[in-house]
Amino acid sequence: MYRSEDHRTFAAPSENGVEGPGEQTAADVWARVKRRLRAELGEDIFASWFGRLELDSVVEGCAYLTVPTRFLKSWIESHYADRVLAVYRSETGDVDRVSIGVRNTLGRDPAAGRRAAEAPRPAPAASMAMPSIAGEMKSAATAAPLEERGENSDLGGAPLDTRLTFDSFIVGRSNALAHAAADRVAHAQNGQAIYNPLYLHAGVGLGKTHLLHAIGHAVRAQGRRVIYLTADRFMYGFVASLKAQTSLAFKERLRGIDLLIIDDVQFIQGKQIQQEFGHTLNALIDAGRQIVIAADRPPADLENLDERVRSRLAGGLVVEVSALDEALRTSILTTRIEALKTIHPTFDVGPNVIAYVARAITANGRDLEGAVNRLLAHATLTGSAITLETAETAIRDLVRNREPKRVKIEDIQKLVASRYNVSRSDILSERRTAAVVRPRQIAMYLSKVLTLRSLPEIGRRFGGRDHTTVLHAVRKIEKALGEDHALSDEVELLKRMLQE
Ligand SMILES: Nc1ncnc2c1ncn2[C@@H]1O[C@H](COP(=O)(O)OP(=O)(O)OP(=O)(O)O)[C@@H](O)[C@H]1O
Repeated sequence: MYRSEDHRTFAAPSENGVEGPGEQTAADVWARVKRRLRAELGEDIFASWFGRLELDSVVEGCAYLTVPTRFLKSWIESHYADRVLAVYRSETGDVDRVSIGVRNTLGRDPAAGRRAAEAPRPAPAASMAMPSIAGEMKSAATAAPLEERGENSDLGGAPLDTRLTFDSFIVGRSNALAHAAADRVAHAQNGQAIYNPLYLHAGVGLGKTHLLHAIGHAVRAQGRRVIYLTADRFMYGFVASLKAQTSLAFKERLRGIDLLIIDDVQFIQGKQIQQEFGHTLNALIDAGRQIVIAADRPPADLENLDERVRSRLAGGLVVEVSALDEALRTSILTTRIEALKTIHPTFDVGPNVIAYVARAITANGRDLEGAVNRLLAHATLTGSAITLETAETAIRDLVRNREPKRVKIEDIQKLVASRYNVSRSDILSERRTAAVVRPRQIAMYLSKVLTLRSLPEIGRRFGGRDHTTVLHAVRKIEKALGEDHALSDEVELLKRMLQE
């Protein structure tokens, strides 16, 4: 759950607190802030700490940022708060404070952002110390819904999200191996440990957590004991048990389970905790208990982790989930939209819009989900059908950092040819059949609007035609676009595909 009281605000000295609306949107500024942080801190640090930092809203000079875990929040607050604020202030006069909160990741509730914006704002606090471990344990336990507690929360385990199952996981080229390995581990004969540990790694939002939860559900359904922990919960659990001097230490209790799942293992910090983590791994593996780990990088790149732990992690099966390819993105979108249609029967998204979203949102599954939620919000609020144009507006803030690409005439000819099922040489030829003339004119039109080439130059590239022929084609298509919606959608889609 989003906890507004957890927000701590870092205020800048007031003389620079210039207010006032800027031309650019808050999302544009935020994209620039992230780019600068990445450039200043380097890819590694950025990915570890800022990859999942998101802008919720900017209200009255305060940028409300969110992260998925309390651990990340504490870490950024204690190590990077000043830096984030400084970069922000150098990019805009609209922000003079930054506040970091924990967003709801398990609930994946599209209304969370809005609730966050509506939540009462806390007063600025001076202290940036790490919250107390005891406090963390308490709130971690109270955060879990009652029915989800039990064995899991005794050990500080996190609940499994009921939506993240094998059934709802879509398999494609980029995740087939990870899926196959997860499936084998989850359905091993007699619960025998295989590939121990199974180590999945991938960039943000590519489905690691989804696979971990799917394994957890499947194993639990076989009546076996499963603990799912994020790295921060592992650390808090361990430290809390030390503090409380419980007779049965945390690691001893962990050893009584059948499957231990640890997510985001790159966040395991601290020498003693790492040692303990290593002991726990060894004890469980030696006892034949299955371990499944996920991280944002391969074991060899976990620089802060003890060498022996690293090699133990690398000693099972290490599988990467690579970026979601376009076909997979299309299937994920289609499946989500179909699922939503059962609840909202009027929600209709045409294949051209799905194709556009699948091309525009390349980053990760979470953004795909965000895009579908925005389309749904748009459809239900306006009651109108979703066109390419409305889709573009609805998902604009998710289409990140796209530098306009230089488009080549040759690429235009190839794409248009394949789209209309003719060959590129047909387009360059003298043939005048309708099946070739229209695509040729579209390709000329696109060459005019997407490149800086002159009409004579375009004519030369289209089989040595005169510039008046190109001009005629451009005018003809421009006129047709105003009259023919299907053509206008089609040309819009081609433009986007070329600029991708
Ligand atoms: N192959 C897939 N099929 C269905 N949904 C997917 C798939 N891959 C990712 N998703 C969805 O994308 C969203 C993000 O995935 P997930 O939370 O598993 O990412 P992650 O790799 O754990 O990222 P992070 O490192 O940020 O935690 C989830 O809603 C998930 O259900």
